[in-house]
Amino acid sequence: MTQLKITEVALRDGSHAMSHQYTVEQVRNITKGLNAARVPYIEVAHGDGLGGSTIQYGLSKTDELKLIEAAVEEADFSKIAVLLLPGIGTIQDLKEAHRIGAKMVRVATHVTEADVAKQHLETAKNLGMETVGFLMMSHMAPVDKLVEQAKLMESYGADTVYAVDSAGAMLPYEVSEKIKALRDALTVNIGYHAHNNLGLAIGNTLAAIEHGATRIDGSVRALGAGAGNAQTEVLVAVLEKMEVETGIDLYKMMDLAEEVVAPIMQTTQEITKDSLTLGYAGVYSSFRLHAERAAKKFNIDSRDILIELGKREIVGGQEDMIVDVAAELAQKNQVTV
Ligand SMILES: C[C@H](O)CC(=O)C(=O)O
Ligand SMILES: [Mn+2]
Repeated sequence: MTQLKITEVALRDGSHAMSHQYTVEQVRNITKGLNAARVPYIEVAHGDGLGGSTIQYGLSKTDELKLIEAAVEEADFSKIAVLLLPGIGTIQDLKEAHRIGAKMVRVATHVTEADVAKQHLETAKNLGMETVGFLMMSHMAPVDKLVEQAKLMESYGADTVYAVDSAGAMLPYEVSEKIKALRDALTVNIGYHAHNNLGLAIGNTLAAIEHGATRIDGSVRALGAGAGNAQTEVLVAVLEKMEVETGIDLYKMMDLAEEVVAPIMQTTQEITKDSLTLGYAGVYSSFRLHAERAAKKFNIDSRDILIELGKREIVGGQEDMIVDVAAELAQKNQVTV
């Protein structure tokens, strides 16, 4: 069996949960711990990838290139990865990240829009980087559509194609079906990225592994958007019990989670009513904090905003719609009072 490789995403997906306020010192400390635990890949960037620091997505406290540089300096075993969403990050951003030491890029698109990744994947390949096609909101596409889009990613040079459960909305049978179809149709590695909004991140990840995924994402202490991702140290422990080799030192991961990551988290990671609603309604996990802020501003229930966003099938890149929907709901409430 191909060795399972875990990518740690707390320094990128966790950026959403940290309101993009990571400091160089925090990134250094977390990278040091992950590197010591021998995590193969560590993703570092703004939550919405390279170039994500904007009013629309949330301004970063620290220039992400400084964070990536710091991670590269601390990691002599782990490879540093970056995320790039075409339209947010540019080819120039990709070249800069490569220049300062990023070894892998994950080019992320909505699950039906793989074609926009072509140029970025080809450029990364020419730079000698490892490449991943990252199909977000995979719960929204039927199996045949997902396979079609994954094949496009493969044809552009992706070494791995991920089914990304951005909303934490997928059920185990759905993960099994989709990963199996991808495994049957593609020759490259298959990956899976979970969010724990329905409490299924570890279970779904195990289903993905059972059906052929060999690249898996986790976030230490579940520091990711919404209710977080598959919690890395938990996943490592479960896989050890199943005698699946990850190469990661369990005690070092546990210590890192407890001593370094937990103390800097803005809130304890748990499945709150809003993160549960994300999974229930099929909404992008990074919308949670945006919806909570809009709910406060318009004095409405954040769950109503999230349910409406789900109904309208609003996807990443349409963050401006969150405030629009909140304003509409507030106006409707006033009319009916
Ligand atoms: C830009 C998103 O946060 C990428 C991701 O982690 C997901 O879709 O999930
Ligand atoms: Mn995510």
